[in-house]
This record gives sequence, structure tokens and C-alpha cells, in this order.
Amino acid sequence: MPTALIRRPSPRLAEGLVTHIERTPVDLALAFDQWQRYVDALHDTGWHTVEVPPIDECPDSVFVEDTMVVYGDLAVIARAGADERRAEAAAAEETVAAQGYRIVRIDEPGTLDGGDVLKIGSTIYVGQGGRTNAAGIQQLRDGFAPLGVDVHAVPVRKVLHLKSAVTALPDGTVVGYEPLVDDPAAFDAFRSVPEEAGAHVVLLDDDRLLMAASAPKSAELFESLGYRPVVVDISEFEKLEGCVTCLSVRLRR
Ligand SMILES: CN(C)C(=N)NCCC[C@H](N)C(=O)O
Repeated sequence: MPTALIRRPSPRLAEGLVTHIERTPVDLALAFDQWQRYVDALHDTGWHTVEVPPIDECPDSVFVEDTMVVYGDLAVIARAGADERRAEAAAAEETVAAQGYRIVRIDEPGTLDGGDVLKIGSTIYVGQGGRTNAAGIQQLRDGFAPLGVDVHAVPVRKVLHLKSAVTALPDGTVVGYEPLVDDPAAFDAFRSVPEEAGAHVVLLDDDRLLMAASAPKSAELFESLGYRPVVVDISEFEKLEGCVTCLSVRLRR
């Protein structure tokens, strides 16, 4: 059974960082409910979840994807591009180490957020932008090189993270909402989707895609391609520039 790391929202969630969108009030009770439904959707589709201990003083800690990048037996622990988020990594590291992963850490002056990292087979695209810098990308490349991984840097200027703009379907096609993708030509195969949140898919298995309720037209498009969307409402996390990928770390070994 595949495992996903998750992290319960902080009671201070509503104070989370907002960079590229206007701040709107977060309904905390609704957010907790949506988080629980997200976790339920993972369980319902055959995933086992492990909770990273919560860190109440970090409003953005629910976005656990940003704390690490996992490939093979190695977890590279991120060093958040936003100072406010640096304290999130320590407990995430302990949790993934307890799952049997080797650990390498991104060190100063490197910064890297897991949301900037898109893995497609043994190719890893890393968004260089507001949160992830060149030193962080080089350290990620050095960490994964012994595992035969190719790390490609791509620009991210229009959105928070690379995975705010693009993710990939099970066949490796990169999907993105074109107005927000800096360089669609950076990817071998690119398909545009009709909504911003349609760019965000979590691969649950070979044909099921976890998606946000805010992208119904993209869900239809994926259905027409033979995939089965599993839809969750994550409106309160979207108000903080979160998406379906951010709320878990999928351990696929
Ligand atoms: C792919 N994405 C978008 C993520 N992995 N993380 C979202 C983090 C949002 C948080 N308010 C922040 O600004 O850090």
C-alpha cells in the first residue's frame, strides 16, 4: 500500500503566506473539514497516511509537500524559501527518516520548496523563482545524481511554485494553464488545461487523479482522455495559494 505524509492544519492557518493573489478570509472550521475529506480521499483510494506531528506556530505547515523531495530511497529535506516556513522541516525529516528513507539536507545558501519540484520518471524539473534558488537546485542535483536522476531548472515567475503552474499525467504529459506557465516548451510534452486548478493533479494510481473541485472543465478533459478524476473541495487552501499536491508527500517506493 503506498504511503502519503500529511500534516494537520495549524490553528493559525488563516495567517498563511499569500504572494501572488489577494488575501481573502479563510474559514478555519471549513478548512479542517476539507483537510479531513482530502485525507479520506487518499484512504478511499488505497493510500495509507502517516501524520507529520503538527506545528501550530507555522500557519503554512499543512502544505507539507514543501518540506522535502523524495525519490528512490532518498529524501532531500528542503530549506524553505520563506523564512517563516523554515521551522517546518525538522519534524518532517524525522517522520520520513522513520519510514526508512536516507536523508540529505539543502543547506545555506540554498533554498528549495518541494512545491517547485515536479518528478516525471527519472527526470526532475525544478522551478527557479521566488522560493527556490540556483544553489538549492544544484544541491538537489548533487543529491539525486547517484540515483541516475536528471534535474532540469525551469523558470517560475508568474506563480508561487512550479507545481502551481504544472503537474504531469501518468503518461508523463505535463499539464498546465498556459497563461501561468512561463515556458511550456521546457517540457517534452505539454497539454493546456482550461482552468488554473486543472493544472494540479495528484496521481493516485495509473488512472485516478486527485483534483480540486474548482476545475470541473479540466476534470472533464481528463475524463475524455480515459482518466478518472477524484474530486475534493480545497477552497480554503486555495485562498493561501495551496493546491491538491501541497497537502501531502507521496512515498511511492
Ligand atoms: C504547489 N504548491 C502551491 C505548494 N506546494 N505549496 C503551497 C504553499 C502555500 C503557502 N501559503 C506559501 O506561500 O508557502
